[in-house]
Amino acid sequence: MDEHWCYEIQAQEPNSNCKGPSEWPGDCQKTHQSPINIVTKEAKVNSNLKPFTFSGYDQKKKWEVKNDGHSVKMMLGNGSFITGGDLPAQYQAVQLHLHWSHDLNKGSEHSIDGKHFAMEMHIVHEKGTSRNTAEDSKDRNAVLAFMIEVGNEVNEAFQPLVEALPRISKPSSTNTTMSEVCLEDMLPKKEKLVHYFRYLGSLTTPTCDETVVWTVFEEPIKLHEKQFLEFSKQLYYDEEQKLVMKDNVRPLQELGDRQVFRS
Ligand SMILES: Nc1nc(-c2ccc(Cl)c(S(N)(=O)=O)c2)cs1
Ligand SMILES: [Zn+2]
Repeated sequence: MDEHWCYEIQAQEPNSNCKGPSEWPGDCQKTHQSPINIVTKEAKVNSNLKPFTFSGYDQKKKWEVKNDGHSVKMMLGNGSFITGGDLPAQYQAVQLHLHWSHDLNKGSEHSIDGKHFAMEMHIVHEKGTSRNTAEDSKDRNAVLAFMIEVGNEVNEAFQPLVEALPRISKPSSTNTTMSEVCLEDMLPKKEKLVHYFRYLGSLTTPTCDETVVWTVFEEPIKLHEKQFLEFSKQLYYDEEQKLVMKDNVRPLQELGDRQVFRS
């Protein structure tokens, strides 16, 4: 059967029969890929990059969360959506997931002036109000990317997710429900969300469709070290729990002929 895609750390496992990043299928070998290193002084100020309007992000809900073998993923249904941010339409929030390492400086997928962060959180949105799956345009998806740093304060808004991790340690674990939390509380303060970078790229997982309008916020989220360590302690890539889930980070891709903008 065709080998499934995996991250480098998994491909290096003895007799792993999965495809690492250099062998990822689909559009993964094309030239408008993600993630990238953002060189802040080369980012062009674009005054159309207005603040976002977050709708439904303030609803306290018991989100369903799963280990999908690549990350931990909160399913957002379609009660939340964003407008503004120079997006051409309203985008429905679909899922939230994270990327991380064990090292504080190599867990983010994007880097800013060469700096990687401990984790990176992605909120994946789809254009429009219905699931117009037919569309394959360059801006079918909008991902909001947040860098995560480790600090010495517990981030209470992340406790429901951290406390759910032991219940979904294996990819086959049944989905679990988190205790109540609202997305808004998991993000940096709204007034900090006016500063962000913008470029056109791809999904950072196969099939790497080049359909994503990326927004990388400057203001990082802060988690306590204990919270951060839970991700690479509680979650596994595999059923046998041989390989803890960490370094689920795609290598940096070439910017090529693209321009990065900033608000
Ligand atoms: N764990 C998994 N993540 C995805 C996924 C789907 C859509 C997107 Cl846009 C992304 S990403 N990393 O580019 O935000 C990831 C599939 S499976
Ligand atoms: Zn992601």
